Formats: sequence, C-alpha cells, structure tokens
Amino acid sequence: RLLVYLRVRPFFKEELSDKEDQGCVVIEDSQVVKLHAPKGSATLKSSERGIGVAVHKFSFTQIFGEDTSQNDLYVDTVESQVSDYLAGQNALIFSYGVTNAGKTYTIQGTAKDPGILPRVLGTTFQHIGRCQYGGMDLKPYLATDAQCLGPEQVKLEMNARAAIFATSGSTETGDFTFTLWVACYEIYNESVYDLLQTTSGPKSKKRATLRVCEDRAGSAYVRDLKWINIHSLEEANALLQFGNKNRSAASTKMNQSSSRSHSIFTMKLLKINGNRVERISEFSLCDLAGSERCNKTKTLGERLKEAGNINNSLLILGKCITALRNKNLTDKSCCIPFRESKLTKLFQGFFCGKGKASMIVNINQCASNYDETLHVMKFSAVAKQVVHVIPAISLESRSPCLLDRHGNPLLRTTGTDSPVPDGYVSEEELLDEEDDADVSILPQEDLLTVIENLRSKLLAERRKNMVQEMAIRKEMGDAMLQQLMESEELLSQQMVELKETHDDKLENTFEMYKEAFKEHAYQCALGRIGEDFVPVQEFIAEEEKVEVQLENLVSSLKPSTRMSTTDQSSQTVEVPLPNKGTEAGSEARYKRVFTEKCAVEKMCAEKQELIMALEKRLVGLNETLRTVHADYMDKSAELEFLRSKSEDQTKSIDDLLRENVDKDSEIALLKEEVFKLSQRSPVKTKPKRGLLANIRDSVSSPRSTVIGRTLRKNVRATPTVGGKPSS
Ligand SMILES: Nc1ncnc2c1ncn2[C@@H]1O[C@H](COP(=O)(O)OP(=O)(O)OP(=O)(O)O)[C@@H](O)[C@H]1O
Repeated sequence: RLLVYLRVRPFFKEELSDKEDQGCVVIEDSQVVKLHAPKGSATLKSSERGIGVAVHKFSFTQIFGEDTSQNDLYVDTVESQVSDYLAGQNALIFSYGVTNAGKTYTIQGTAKDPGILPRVLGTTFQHIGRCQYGGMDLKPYLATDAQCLGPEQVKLEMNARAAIFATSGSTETGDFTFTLWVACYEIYNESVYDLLQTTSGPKSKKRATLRVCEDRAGSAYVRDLKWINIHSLEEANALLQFGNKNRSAASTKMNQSSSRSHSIFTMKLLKINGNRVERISEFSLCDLAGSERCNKTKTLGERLKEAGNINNSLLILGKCITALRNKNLTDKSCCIPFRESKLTKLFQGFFCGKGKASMIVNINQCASNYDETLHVMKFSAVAKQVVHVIPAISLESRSPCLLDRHGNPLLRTTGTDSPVPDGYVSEEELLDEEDDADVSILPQEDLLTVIENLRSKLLAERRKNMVQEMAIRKEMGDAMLQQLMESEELLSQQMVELKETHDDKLENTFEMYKEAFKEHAYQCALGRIGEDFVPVQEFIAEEEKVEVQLENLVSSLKPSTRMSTTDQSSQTVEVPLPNKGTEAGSEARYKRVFTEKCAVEKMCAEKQELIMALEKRLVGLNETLRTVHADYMDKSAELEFLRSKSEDQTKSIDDLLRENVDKDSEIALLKEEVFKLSQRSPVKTKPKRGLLANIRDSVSSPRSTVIGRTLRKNVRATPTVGGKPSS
C-alpha cells in the first residue's frame, strides 16, 4: 500500500490572534483524525442545507501532531525507505498540502532544524563512509543506466561541480565503491526547469525548458538534466542552497509562483565493483505545489491558465491515484493517465514496480483554510487505498546497462538483459527526434506502425484536450456560479444593512423631533408661567392693602351720609391713592416682570433658531434617504442583471456539455471510419516526402477541426485518372 502520513503544523501567533483556532482538527489517536467544520465554512453551510456532514473522520498510516520534531518524523516515516535505498531499492517521497501548510519545512526544514532531505543525505554519506569512488567517470545515464565518461567529459563534469561548489572538484583516489550523483529540477506550468543550471548568458535570457523522455525500457527521465557528483554532506547542502536560490530567483520572475511549482530533488547512488556499475538506486523527494483549487481570489484569466497547467499536474496525479485505487491492474498501466502530465509521467515508475512511494500530507489547522484542508484530506483518503499492485522488480533484473561516452552499450552487467531489442527506438524518442531525423528511412512496416500510433495518439490527444477543456469549462462555470451566488448574498446582506441603517436614521430623526417639540412646549409653558406669576407674599400683601383701602373708603363714606346733600359738590371723596411706599413696590415689580419678559423672549428666539436648524437637518436627512433609496434601487437592478447573466451562463455550459457529447460520438464514428479504411485499402507506398508530409501534417495540427480532417481524408481518397488525380 502507498504509505500516507499526516503532519499537522502548529499555529502561528498571528493566526491565534486572528481567531483561527476553532478546534477544527482533532487528533483522536496515532492513526485517526477528525475534522470539524467551523462557522462560516462552506462545508458547514452545505451540511446545514442537508448536503454532507459537518464532521469528517480520516485515518492515516501515522499522524504527527504539532509537537513532532523533524527527527521523529524522519525516523518514523522515511528511515526504513532510506535503508532500502542504500540496499539498492528506489524510493519516492512527496509532500502534499495547501500553501503554507509546511510542505517545504517537512522536506527541507531550516538550517537549525533540517528536514527529511538533508537527513537522507546525511544517512547516505554515513553509509558510504570512506568508500567513495574516486573517479568521476561513471555517471547515471537516461532513466536507469550508467555511462562511462571519457577524459573530456570528466573535465566537463568537474567544471560543472566547480561552478556550484567553487572548488576544483578534485577528489582523492582510493578503494571506493559508491558514487552519488544528484539533480534538482522543478515543474511549473507543465515545463521542466533545471535548478542546477548555472547562468552564463545574459540575465534576461529565458530559462531553458527540459523534455521528459522515455528510455529503451519505457522509463521516463528528464533529458539534458544536470547531474552533479557530490562527495560530502557539506557539498550536498551547498548544492541545495544553490538550487533553492535558482528557484527563488525564478519564482520572482514567475510572479511568486514557487508554491505553485513542483520541486524535485533526485539522487542516484551507484554501487561500483572495480570498474563495473553493479547497481543504481534512486531516491526522489518531491515538494508538490500548493493544492488549493485557485477559486478564491484570482481573476478568471489567471484561473484558466493555472487550471489548465499547474494544477493540471495535481489533477492528473489525483486521477492516477484514483485510477490506481479503482483498477485491479494486472500488467497493464494504460488505463492510468500517467502520461497526461509531466509529473505523473516521471512518477509512473514508482507506482509500477520501480520502487516504493510514500506521501506526507501537510495541513494547518486554520478555520479559514478548512474547506481546502478537507479537500486535501479527501485526496489523502483515496491515496491511502492505493496498492502497489505491480510487484517490485527484483534487484537483479534492474542491473544497469553501461554505455560508452557516445551512449553505445559497453558491457552488460550481471542479471538478465532487458527484453527490449537493441536498436529499438521508443515512440517518445522517435517523436523527440522528429525535428532532426527523417523517419522515412524506416522500413515500411515500421512506418505503418508509426502512422497508426500517431493516429491513435492524435485521437487520444484530441479527446484528452476535449475532456480537459470540458473540465476547465465546468470548473470555470462552477467558479462563476459560485461568484455570482456570493455576490448575490453580499448584495442582499448590503440591502439588509442599508435598510437597517435607514430605519435607525429615521427613528433617530423622529426621536429628535419629539424631543425638540417637547422642549419647545415646555419652554412655552415656562414663558406663560413667567408672565402670569405673582409671588404669594406679594399677593397676600396686596390683598391686605386692598382690604385696608376698602375699609378706609367705607369709613370715609360714613360721615358724608350724615352731612347734607347740598354739600355734596364741595365734599372731597377720599379716593385711596397709593402712598409713596406702594408706588416704589409697583415700579420694582414692573421692572422685574419686564426683565423676565425680555429673558423669555430671548429664550424663545433661541428656540426658534434651534427649530430652524433642526428643520434644515431634516431636509438633509430626507435628501440622504432619497439617495439611499436610489442606491438600493440600483443594486436591486444590478442583482437582477447578475441573476439573469448567471442563468445565461448555466445555459451556455449546458450547451457546451451537449456539444462535447456530440463531439465524442463524432470521434467514435471517425475512429470507426479510420479503422474501416485501414482495413479496406491495401497500403500504397507513397513517396517518402509525401508520407512524411502526411505524418507531419496529421501530427502538427492536433487542433484542426473535424471538417478539416474530413476534407483531408476526401482529398486522399480521390480516385486517380491515368495516374493523375482527377480534378
Ligand atoms: N511543523 C512545523 N513547525 C514549525 N514551523 C513550521 C512547521 N511547519 C511549517 N512551519 C513554518 O510554516 C511556514 C510555512 O511553511 P512552508 O513554507 O513549509 O509551507 P509550504 O506548504 O511549503 O508552502 P508553499 O506551498 O508556499 O511552499 C514556514 O515559516 C515554516 O517554517
């Protein structure tokens, strides 16, 4: 079985302060972990709608919590594979997870706390000890073989070493039996780049891309990859640094894409007996690109590009792993789409008997990453069920072939020879050589086979492209739909918020008016009280005075009634006139009342001003209200537009899917037709150039339309009249 380990990264301080710790990852025991969907995650929302569940349970070969040291991880995961590698087996370790989950930390580690790779190198050098092969003339060749280099080539190898280590590269000679060669490369956007390439040309020069080819036995290798012979752990570390520097320099050019490229470090250990290479074992470590599905913040254009390339490798890896799990393979690997990406092409051997592969899954525990982490875990669950169904090839049958400096077989080492006949050129190599070799020199049967192969390859390629396009379109459609749904949700949320603030504002305004009116009424009442108010003592004093005056009046009237009426004219009626003291009191009272009246008037004027200001504010608020209302109407219209657009998109996706189904059936028909034609018509030997042109024509236009193909076929099938084509 494929060994699948899980490593959980500890939280960073910033993550804790951002409340990322919501108990999403719960390690039950050394093999079982539970994932709890946090608030706001799509998983939780779906589960609330009755789709899926909020808690998932996963099991692994072994789980490493956040306290696991680099050494413990190494000992428990890789050490046994390193022992196998030193004994001659091949091994592959790859790390998988989202960006920032700790993949690079696990593979490379830090200077203080080295990861798996430096530890593997350390163990290897410990094993080799002083038994190193002194020369530099035995080097790995293609996928599994070795080459004996001539003096000139050795010189070149020494220069390559010197360019990296800045030393002469000379080594002591002695009784050595091992030699270690390493290479380092990355795959970005389906292009392979050498990370040990020393730049000699202009800085702006584009990095050279390398090709993935197959050797005679069908094993994949990277052509022209730089292999460096290293003699110590220090050299290994220096080389790693060199590779990392190259990677980061390139990543700035590629828009910080280091986490979106797969970086692979491969070492080949040659065991040498005298001047014979007894065996070669390979150990590869791959730091995969971040597995996030790029549907969060990227623009559609970017997403399309990456969905079609970088993540395509991961997609194909996922497909291969799923197919490996599903298929009970016997000896065929054709159903597994290894060839659909560079990464899987290179990994293929490890799933088909070349060696053992194991995967370290890295996750962080952040709530905001939950959905992506769940995706990673689901992938891992499938991977864990992969069984290495093809038995490992025995060491004897893997004895390398030794070639001379020109690549011709020098001598066969022990073990059974490869069943592949000498002079056999693999299809891949044939295609690779297409630019500089004339295939028409091949015998007729071979040519026919090549044509057949090319034709089926072309069809497969077209089909693959179509399927890929469909997948991309579907992903795009889903992403757009998701985006539309999100914006719809956002807009309705905004609307609710707008309504709420609007209501709040209205309520505030009403309250303000109410208060103002209350205040106004109160002030008016106060004013009225001020006008009518007479202090009680004054009132009583006044009452007493009136009584006294009345009494005076009554008493003064009494004698006059006793007098004759004739005297009435001369009689002076004593009208009670205010005495001096009473006059002064009235004046004072008048003054006080007047002052109070003035104060009240002033207060009234102020209140009037306040009312005016409030009225003005009310007008302003009404204006805002009107604007908000207009905004609201606009947003509603926009929402309506987006909704109808989304419906259109869904409709067009449906059309495309339908179209693709039609295309599939068309391909099937064409295939049938081709098959019938090839059976019906005896093959005519065509002139070399013409045939080559035909092959090139059919190979060089994989994207030509169905109509184009039909036309070509018709032209070829046109009957000839007197040896000349009829018009
Ligand atoms: N187990 C761990 N213990 C302590 N720190 C860790 C651990 N794992 C990762 N880190 C730290 O977390 C950060 C991110 O890790 P790393 O760069 O390895 O993530 P990654 O998955 O490789 O990201 P990318 O895909 O971008 O390369 C680094 O600073 C690393 O030092």
